Amino acid sequence: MSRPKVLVAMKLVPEIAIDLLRKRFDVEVCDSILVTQAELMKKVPGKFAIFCSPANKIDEELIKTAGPSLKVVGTISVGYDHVDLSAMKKYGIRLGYTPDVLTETVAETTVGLLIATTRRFFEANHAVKTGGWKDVTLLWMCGRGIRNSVVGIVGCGNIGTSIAKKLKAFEISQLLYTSRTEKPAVNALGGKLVTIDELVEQSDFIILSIALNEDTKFIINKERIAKMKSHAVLVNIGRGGLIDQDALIEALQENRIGGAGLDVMTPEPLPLDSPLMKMDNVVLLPHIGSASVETRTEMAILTANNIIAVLDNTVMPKEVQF
Ligand SMILES: O=C(O)[C@H](O)CO
Repeated sequence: MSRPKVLVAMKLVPEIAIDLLRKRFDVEVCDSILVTQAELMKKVPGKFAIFCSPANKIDEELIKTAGPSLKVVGTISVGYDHVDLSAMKKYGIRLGYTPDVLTETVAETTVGLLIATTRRFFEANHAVKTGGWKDVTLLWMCGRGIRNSVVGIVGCGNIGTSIAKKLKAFEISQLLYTSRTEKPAVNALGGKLVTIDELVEQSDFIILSIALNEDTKFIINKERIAKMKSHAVLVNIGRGGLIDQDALIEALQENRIGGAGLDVMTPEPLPLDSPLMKMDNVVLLPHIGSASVETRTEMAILTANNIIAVLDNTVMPKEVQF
């Protein structure tokens, strides 16, 4: 009897997760990292499950192409803005994701990106490697410190709360946050719930750690960028779509804000001719928020177990309810 089929929409997934799947499924692993939508469309028919990432678009057309065998999508991410939930619901497909296991790693990346941006690490590193380290003045390569600053965290879920805890150790002067509800854990750190407009106006460092959806698309728009302090540094570890990127580029080009540290952008990968590529006050990372070996391995195992749970008709370890 033939076994149900899983499509793994990327290559080089940790073998431990592939082995888990192989015990129960026929597993087809794609042989590129950035699988095109056309390739995905070709491979999904007859599959029971798709193991995917935010680089893949799970829309109605893909779901229809997969056909009635498709029962579960397991995304190796906490974000699921790349999945059309109404189409999933319409065709009765369940969605697994990977919250919690990546919280600390993403928060670590955020703190690193914030420091690298405000203290100009990459600019300084480039100067050292290209002979720019000569005749330096006292204020050469100086940035702004985090101590005594106002930090604003947009979206205080698990990741935002962990970032707040870590930054507290830097002796910041004030912690602002936005959230649908008060967060006692963040309040206990001295955090203050404010509106997004208050946050962008008052913060020296603005950190986006919020999910992308209809309500949060372009939450950082031209008007809000105009309200930021002239030295404000914007850090985004959520999704590129949270920011009106053209407005950000304009503000950076005109030095209306201090800088930006972006782990996510639009599109991904960012084309080499993007103006962001040429800016000294911008640090760009290739969406590596959760990229520690331990965390990515845990995420892969969790994604496999989410998929297996559907085959077993048991509770999924981490299921998106919609
Ligand atoms: O959604 C996620 O999991 C983050 O973007 C990290 O990849």
